[in-house]
Amino acid sequence: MLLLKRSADLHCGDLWSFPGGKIKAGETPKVAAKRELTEETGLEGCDWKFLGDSTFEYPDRLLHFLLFSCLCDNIESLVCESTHAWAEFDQLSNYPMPDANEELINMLITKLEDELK
Ligand SMILES: Nc1nc2c([nH]c(=O)n2[C@H]2C[C@H](O)[C@@H](COP(=O)(O)OP(=O)(O)OP(=O)(O)O)O2)c(=O)[nH]1
Repeated sequence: MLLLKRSADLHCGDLWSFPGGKIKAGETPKVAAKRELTEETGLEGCDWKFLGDSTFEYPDRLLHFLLFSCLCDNIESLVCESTHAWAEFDQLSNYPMPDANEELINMLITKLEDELK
């Protein structure tokens, strides 16, 4: 799984997160997910799957997440401004993440269980 370290000056700064960002007006969630992946990593994913949604309330904002998975087979073309890491599922606890990610990771594990076997 690809993780990106958020800059210190951002919300959830200095924490590890999944590639992603806010949906722009007029975009479908999937188009936004693809755009964010490419903007942040230069990668084009394939085999996109919608895994589910989740809402999390931080003290200063309420966020609604739409979680997608994809496969990347061209990882040598990764170009990333942020520090990045490829992590196995059982290594995720080594990467401090935003509070909202606990539910996102549970969703990932549940939805991708068969593929992880
Ligand atoms: N990308 C990403 N954001 C996460 C994760 N977990 C989590 O709580 N967040 C929060 C942090 C931010 O408040 C929000 C994502 O917004 P963002 O700042 O990355 O969005 P963006 O790239 O569109 O940034 P901007 O244009 O608004 O600067 O979701 C995660 O795993 N990945």
